[in-house]
Amino acid sequence: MPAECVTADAVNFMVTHARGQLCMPMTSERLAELEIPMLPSRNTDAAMPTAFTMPVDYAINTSTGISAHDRALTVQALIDPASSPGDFIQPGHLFPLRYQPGGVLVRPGHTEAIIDLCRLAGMYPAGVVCEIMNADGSMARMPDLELFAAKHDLKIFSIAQLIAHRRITETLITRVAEANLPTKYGVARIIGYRGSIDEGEHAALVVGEWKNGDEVMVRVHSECLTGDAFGSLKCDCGEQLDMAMRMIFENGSGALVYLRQEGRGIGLHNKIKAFVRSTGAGPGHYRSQCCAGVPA
Ligand SMILES: O=C(CO)[C@H](O)[C@H](O)COP(=O)(O)O
Repeated sequence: MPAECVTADAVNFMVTHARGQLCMPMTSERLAELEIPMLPSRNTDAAMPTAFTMPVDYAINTSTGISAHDRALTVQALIDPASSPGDFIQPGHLFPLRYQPGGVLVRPGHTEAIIDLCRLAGMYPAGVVCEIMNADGSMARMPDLELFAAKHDLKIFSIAQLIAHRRITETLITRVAEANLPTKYGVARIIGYRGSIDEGEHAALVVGEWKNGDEVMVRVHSECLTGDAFGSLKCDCGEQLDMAMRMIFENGSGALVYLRQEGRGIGLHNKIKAFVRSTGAGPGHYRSQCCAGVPA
């Protein structure tokens, strides 16, 4: 639920019917303003740990901090621009969670989903989330959730749907610069793009022209410094890049999209570390990196 809609009745509904842990995703900027620190973490799921902060209670006109009235006041105060760090008791009973900039496109978690939804709705970027438990204490899964939603007149959607919506409706790159680029195959147009999520400097080489509806020859190439520039025999990236450019120029039109995500996103240094673990030459460096446990 968007934080700006939270009332004591809404908190009471969540703790009575959903019965999970009430948490409040917030931006890191707001957490910093209110001087709410992160909790230390240990033995968490390394791939996607929840970003728990110190739980807080609003200190004014509250008592235990746990009643629906008190927790609703805490939520409201956390988004009130007039609140200051001294207005909150640490530790308290409501867990703020820290949002990852870029939202579900960077981290597909509940924390990011609620704030992305608030932003899409033009609301303050903070919300309240609560897991749903069945009456017997087990966690509710989709068949249970469908019954729950029907009973309480709620809508269900998935984070995958939210990701798909954002990918369709948002422009995730900005065109920054372009020029003609003479290459050994001919003259292409090089266009530089800035990624709005990763801030990366990506590029496209464009040859010839086309119109809407035409089939266009396209190569999407992931940056590989070792293969593209140094002629590494650990992979065939350089050969693929070369072949793609030759084919596009022979075709007379097409585009090569060059993504600055070295080693499919693991970075140059991790790739070099993976080279130590993998032996010999030849393609398959991706498999050797992934199997070596390098985060990709
Ligand atoms: O532990 C939690 C709060 O009790 C949940 O994981 C919470 O919903 C945060 O989710 P995510 O890690 O997917 O952002």
